[in-house]
Amino acid sequence: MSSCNSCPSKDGCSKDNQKCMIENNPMNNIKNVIGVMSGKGGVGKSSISVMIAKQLRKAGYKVGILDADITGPSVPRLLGLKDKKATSNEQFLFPVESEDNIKVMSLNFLIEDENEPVIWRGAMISNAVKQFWTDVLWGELDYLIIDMPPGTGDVALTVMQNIPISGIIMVSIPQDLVSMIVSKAINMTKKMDIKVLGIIENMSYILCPDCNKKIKLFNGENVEQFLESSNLKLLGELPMTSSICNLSNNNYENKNDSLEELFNPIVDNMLSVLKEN
Ligand SMILES: Nc1ncnc2c1ncn2[C@@H]1O[C@H](COP(=O)(O)OP(=O)(O)OP(=O)(O)O)[C@@H](O)[C@H]1O
Repeated sequence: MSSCNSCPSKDGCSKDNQKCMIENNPMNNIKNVIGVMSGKGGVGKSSISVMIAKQLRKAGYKVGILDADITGPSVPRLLGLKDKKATSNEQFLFPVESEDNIKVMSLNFLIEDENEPVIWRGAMISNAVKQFWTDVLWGELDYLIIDMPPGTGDVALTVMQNIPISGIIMVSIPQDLVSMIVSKAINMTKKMDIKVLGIIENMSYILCPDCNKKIKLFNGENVEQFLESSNLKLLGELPMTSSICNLSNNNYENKNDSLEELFNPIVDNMLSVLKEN
């Protein structure tokens, strides 16, 4: 199964082949793997993963989403795929495809009832994530977006050790950005030698519906200083808005314009940082 040839990191890899823990599926050819991470839960990681995938797809790239948030998978619902099931043969698991041809694998596609909790020990969860990398027939992808579990625990570590991540996008809300919550996550990526492409500050402001003025709810003054001292780029700020909140209602196409306006610059920034690598 292990094959450097099918590894997205093969061109810039400095790993000792004997010590590398990453197994690659030779049937897959995935050019870039982007992890979307947050210091804690509920800050918009899944919504942002889905929107980045959609924008990349719109730009013509072949895109997949690996939902590594095993105990709280929300990607299927956000893409209108919550009633779908994945199929398999003796060798592979086949991803489910969204209407706009994004390939998705999530634990929700493998369990009977999405309302049942996944009561698994850490090792089982980690194994599921590893299998989503090794056993899923992703085929050829330009970008695989990984919706990481929140925080810096066991599964985040499994993802970083077992999947050749090209870069991480850190999602934060304003109050957390200059706190130890984000610093911990950033320090984890440093220890694992994985590049942070930048930070997305979600729920950063609201837009006045009458005058379109940006209203910042949190008066943090240290953000720029924090970014500079951590040598991190702000990929973008997102408002608290109903168009993001209602993503799971799947009338994405109707409010396409505002979402596209919000996410296009973020994706452009992400791609230019990736190119610099
Ligand atoms: N910018 C935003 N404006 C309004 N609502 C938002 C915004 N971003 C996220 N939300 C809402 O916040 C909730 C949490 O979002 P989401 O599930 O994307 O976060 P998460 O970090 O992936 O959560 P978890 O850690 O549980 O996986 C959802 O109800 C989502 O609709």
